[in-house]
Amino acid sequence: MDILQKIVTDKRIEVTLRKQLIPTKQLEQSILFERKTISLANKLKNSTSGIIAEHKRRSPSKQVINHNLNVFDVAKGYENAGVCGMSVLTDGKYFGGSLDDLLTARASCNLPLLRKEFIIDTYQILEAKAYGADVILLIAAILTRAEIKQFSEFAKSLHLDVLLEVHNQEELQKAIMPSLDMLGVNNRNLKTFKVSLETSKTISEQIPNDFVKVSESGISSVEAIQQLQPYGYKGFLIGENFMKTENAGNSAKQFIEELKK
Ligand SMILES: O=C(O)c1ccccc1NCC(=O)[C@H](O)[C@H](O)COP(=O)(O)O
Repeated sequence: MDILQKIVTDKRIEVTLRKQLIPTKQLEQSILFERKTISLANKLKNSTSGIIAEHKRRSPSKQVINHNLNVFDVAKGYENAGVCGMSVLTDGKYFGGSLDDLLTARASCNLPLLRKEFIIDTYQILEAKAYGADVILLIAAILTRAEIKQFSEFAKSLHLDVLLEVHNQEELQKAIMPSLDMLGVNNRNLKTFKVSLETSKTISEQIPNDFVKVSESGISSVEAIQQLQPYGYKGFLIGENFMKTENAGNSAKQFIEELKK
């Protein structure tokens, strides 16, 4: 069983329990459910740097990254740094995140927020909206085409942007459909955990121009972004490179300043 299969097996149990704990109606009645969302795709289209900075305490590939940072400060710091959006990992077991992290980030900044989660049920999309997200992630490797269609159309009906993540051309061909806003190519091979920017470069020309292209994982230098931009990438999802430092916001600020030179 690979890591995604393991995560999904646990996620199915978790979602079943969460549904019993907080009924759908209660999510729909939350104050944030009425909030006007901000489009990350639009922000990326109009940005020169395109940084989506992530809050990530730990991960299956790196174990502990940083448990000493506080989400409130990280979100404020990222906003002050001038990032386009923030990604908040909400999985607890593998990444040490939570929906409370999303709520805290929402309370501390006005950035478009991506709920970084392993979505396998529409219930999690309602949670994303109720806890202040603007964007959801769908992972092609764990969903059928019919599920991608159902989940992305549901998200759009709630005015959420959809970022669809692929690891290879087969997943891309399976997933392309008009209800997606952004197509993300993950540079991390989830079998070996090795990262290679070549993945983004190879797949880029198969991505139709109607979608905002995002390169994800393993981006740790300004040079990496300068290599990816000619392939049409407008968004760059960066987690560990900022989160491993003492002040993630300041690290993002320095990174963006260097990128703009
Ligand atoms: O990061 C992992 O080890 C990982 C393992 C299994 C599934 C997903 C995983 N990461 C999620 C992400 O997509 C990354 O957190 C995100 O792209 C940022 O990556 P990085 O800049 O390399 O921290």
